[in-house]
Amino acid sequence: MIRILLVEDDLTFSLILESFLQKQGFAVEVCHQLKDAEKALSLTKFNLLLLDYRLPDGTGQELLEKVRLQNPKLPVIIMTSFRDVRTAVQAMRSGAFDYITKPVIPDELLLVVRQALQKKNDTVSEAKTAEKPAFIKGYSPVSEQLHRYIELVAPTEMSVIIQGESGTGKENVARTIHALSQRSDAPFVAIDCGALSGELAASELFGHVKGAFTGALQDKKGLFETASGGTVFLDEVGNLSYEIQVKLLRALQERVIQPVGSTKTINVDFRLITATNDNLQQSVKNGTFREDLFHRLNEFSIKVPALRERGEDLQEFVQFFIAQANAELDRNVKNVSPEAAALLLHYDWPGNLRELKNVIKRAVLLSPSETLEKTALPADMEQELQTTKPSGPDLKAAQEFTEKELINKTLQEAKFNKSKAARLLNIDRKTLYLKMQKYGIDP
Ligand SMILES: Nc1ncnc2c1ncn2[C@@H]1O[C@H](COP(=O)(O)OP(=O)(O)OP(=O)(O)O)[C@@H](O)[C@H]1O
Repeated sequence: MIRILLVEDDLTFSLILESFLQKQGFAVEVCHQLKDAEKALSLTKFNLLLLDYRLPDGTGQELLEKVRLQNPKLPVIIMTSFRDVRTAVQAMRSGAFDYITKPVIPDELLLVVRQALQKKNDTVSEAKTAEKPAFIKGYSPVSEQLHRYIELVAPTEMSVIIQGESGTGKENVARTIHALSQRSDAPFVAIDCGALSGELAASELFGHVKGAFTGALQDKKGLFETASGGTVFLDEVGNLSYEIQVKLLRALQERVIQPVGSTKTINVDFRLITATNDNLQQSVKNGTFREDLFHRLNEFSIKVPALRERGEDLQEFVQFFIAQANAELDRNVKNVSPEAAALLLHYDWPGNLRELKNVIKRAVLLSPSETLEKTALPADMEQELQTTKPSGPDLKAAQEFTEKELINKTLQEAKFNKSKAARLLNIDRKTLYLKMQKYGIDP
């Protein structure tokens, strides 16, 4: 039976969740404080941790950090209020699997829980192999520049460092580079260095031999060997310890690795892509990141723009995530109401694409009709908007967003008869075609 540890200080809410999860067939243990949760974790083997962010004796982040050291494979879902999304995003960097915003919708929770249980091995041990990434490019100037750089560097053997805020799509960029490279037939293996503690990191990256440490019951291949001929992607590379940095530098310079506990070296063939949302140059200055390694990693650097800098792309991402959520949740959302669209457009998306994807998924889940209404968006979003600086898309982008929505809607009404749609929109056919081309609307 699958065991879930639920850490939540709100008694009523924890009771509701407990009984809901039990009805779904999970065994649930509930703790209301961090210290009790730590104890429970030391006594019982759980399959999933469902963790409230704010607790009476500390934050979920503190527990998360301990879990990462003691039980790095345990998937963790953070439950947070919408206002704490920024912190939840921070938590993702410490290796939480996902976050879910309160008030928790049972169906959404179930979905995230099932996904977390499915993917639980991905972060550390099981190397992720290349799946064809489902993604869109965007047509804002920053996106076009991003894709120019990707296409430029992909066919080379250069090490690439990808910088960008959390959730901007850095891993997606890494996968795209791999897919466009000459190594595309070989594996793409990714690891989140934020989820690796000292000893585990060496063994995951470079492998170990039987008996190298307690629990090393057999030889294990590291990531660099698994990638053989392919691409290694190290996410959150700034988190690697100094000792691992030395080993990584050697792997890059000499193309050899030494598994933990072995006296032999092994030749390896890989291309390295790394990602960070830290300022690594600052870490070099502070002495926590080796300068020689930084230069090796930084043969080419790519900055992935924050969602709020991608202006007109937002509309495209919204449509894409709606289509994804429709397929996943068996819904049929086709349009976004103008009020909901305006809110989506003006919010500044601190958690970037990941946050947008989550908000859309939840909204689609809550939308029984074909239109996604404002009421399906998090209630705090509007309030949050008033308190955050509107550094987001400009007026032109706002107008374009509405224009594209209107064209899409009218085309649907006119059953894709362009002459009729143009008449309804009070523009000529040629202008309609040009606008459809501009917004990437299929003719
Ligand atoms: N171009 C894209 N089109 C569609 N979806 C995307 C795109 N880029 C990223 N995503 C989606 O957004 C989410 C976040 O992307 P990803 O994990 O690549 O971000 P990240 O920057 O690597 O995150 P982190 O900083 O936490 O490591 C994922 O669910 C991913 O599928």
